[in-house]
Amino acid sequence: MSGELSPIDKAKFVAAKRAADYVEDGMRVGLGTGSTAAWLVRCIGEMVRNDGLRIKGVPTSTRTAELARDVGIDVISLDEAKWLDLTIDGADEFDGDLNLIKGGGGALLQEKIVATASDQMIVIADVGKEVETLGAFPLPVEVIPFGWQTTQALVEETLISMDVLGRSSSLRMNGARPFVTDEGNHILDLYLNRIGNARQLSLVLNQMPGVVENGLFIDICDAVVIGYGDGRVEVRDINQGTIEQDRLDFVETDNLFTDLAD
Ligand SMILES: O=C(CO)[C@H](O)[C@H](O)COP(=O)(O)O
Repeated sequence: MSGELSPIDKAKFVAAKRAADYVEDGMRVGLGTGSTAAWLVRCIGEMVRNDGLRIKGVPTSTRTAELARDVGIDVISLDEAKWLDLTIDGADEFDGDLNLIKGGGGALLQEKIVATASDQMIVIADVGKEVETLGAFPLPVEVIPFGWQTTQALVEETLISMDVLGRSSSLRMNGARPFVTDEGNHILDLYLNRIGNARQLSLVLNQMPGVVENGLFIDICDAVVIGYGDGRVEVRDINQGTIEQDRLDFVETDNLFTDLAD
């Protein structure tokens, strides 16, 4: 990759680069999915190749598994790992309590299973992902293909009765066909605008027949590493609030970014 990096790419990169410092030798690490998580995987790959870091990586999607292997990370399944020291993943939104919306990349099911099976979950995100109240980003809900339209009708009806449905919901598409997750399911995107009680909504959605999982991550994230377009990073911890504000050396990181992206 050459030429000018967009501020958002720089923000994602510095968040990923800082979060890679949390990865220690011997750890079993959950590897997230998405463009920010892809930077993390590349940064960890660099540490494996250049510094001799030895970790086992548990990817949250086939895309991440492929990238992790490409950059030299030893990939194992969650069942082989059983429990993880740390998971680092991106998010579509995070709020002040570090609750999240995830699933923009369609990997929410594996992401939630992996994050929940970890001692610690760290989110990496550009500052644009921070919101006061979750819900502006359409909430992804993974549903089984059988009877998906009936499930959608049930979901919409329930949301209307709870007074949370904004516009409607739509089946996520991949060109002319429904998007299919790694687990062979479909995704409904719910347009809610503002989720008053995310915990309650998550529980209600997961009780519906046909719903496999939803993209609300409640009480799962321990810390967020927030990246800014000018190279600043902020680490916000669930218990202690902001614990670090720093600026990554952009001369160094710019080179690394360019090297990694090539
Ligand atoms: O939940 C996800 C994938 O299912 C991603 O973490 C989320 O969509 C953020 O992606 P990006 O880092 O590309 O903005």
